[in-house]
Amino acid sequence: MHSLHLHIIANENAGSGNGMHSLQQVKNYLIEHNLPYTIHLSEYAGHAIELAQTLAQSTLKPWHEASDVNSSPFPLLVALGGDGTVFEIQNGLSEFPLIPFGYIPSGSGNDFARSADIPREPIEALKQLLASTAPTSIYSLLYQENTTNETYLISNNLGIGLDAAIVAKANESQNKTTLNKLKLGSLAYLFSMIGLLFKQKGYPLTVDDGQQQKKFKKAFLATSSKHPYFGGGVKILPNASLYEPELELIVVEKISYLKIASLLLKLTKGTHVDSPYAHIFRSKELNLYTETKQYGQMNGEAITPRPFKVNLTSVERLLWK
Ligand SMILES: Nc1ncnc2c1ncn2[C@@H]1O[C@H](COP(=O)(O)OP(=O)(O)OP(=O)(O)O)[C@@H](O)[C@H]1O
Repeated sequence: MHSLHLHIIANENAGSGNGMHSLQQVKNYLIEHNLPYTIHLSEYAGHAIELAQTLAQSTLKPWHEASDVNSSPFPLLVALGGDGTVFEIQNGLSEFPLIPFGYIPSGSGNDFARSADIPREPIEALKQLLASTAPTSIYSLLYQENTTNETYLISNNLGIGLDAAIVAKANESQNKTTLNKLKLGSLAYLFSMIGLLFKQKGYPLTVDDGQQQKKFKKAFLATSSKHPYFGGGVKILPNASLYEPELELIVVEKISYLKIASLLLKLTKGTHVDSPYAHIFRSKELNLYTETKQYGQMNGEAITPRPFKVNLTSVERLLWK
């Protein structure tokens, strides 16, 4: 079994300050067990991308270069924070697909942890990570925006339409901080959703899976993911899996408020996938085109409204869990 040297990139602000508490717990455990570690604090939005990239260029190693049992410990990158921190770490490692990363969840939604079967209690996640002997292959969503030539690795989901408008509003909302303190973070989405349900208009959307094209005159929500969870534990794509290369997309058309209410009720039971108003696509590649400017969200962060010309594929990465 290899020994590890943990390089922890931590967002102390994650989960409205939960990150700081988790980091302290993790440090206490590592000191108590005499395990080597280095802390790299994320000091501003986007910093974890730079930290991961710099570490990949200087210190980290691809797993296949791990040397024998008795030599120096394997330098393992570990993200400590919320889903946004996982996103930044993955994008920092975008040019280094063979370097594994671990994760200690400390955010509010923690959807990536749910999907990867990582305990949401930090010390439990740390213990699981320390007990692991090799990385696991996962597939992440590769998002290429053809209008702007931008490319991102998305650890959670990409959305156009209602969910994106909700994210934009929930991120602005003061409610989120207050609700997070009460451990009700996902309610921020619900509160915002109620108002926005009435405001969001249907928009023309074309989905192309490389084999056939489907056109929606009035799409309302289009969300793509490599795993089931959304908005803090809502199983929006129950059959999506991090361990399979296929990605999934759900498109909901603009329907009456009564039908939306019934669809939302079904969502809580997971039976929305059988509704004629929810269209689920599963493919190794998906292209989405909107003719009009729409809100977008990438991993819970708002994308400036634009007409989208999106290519989605999945890429293999190594998760240490
Ligand atoms: N020191 C910092 N100060 C302010 N923002 C930061 C800092 N470090 C990271 N960030 C930004 O905070 C965003 C949110 O962080 P993160 O996802 O870790 O926590 P969260 O939002 O509470 O959790 P979740 O995404 O699970 O709800 C990240 O996308 C990152 O860009």
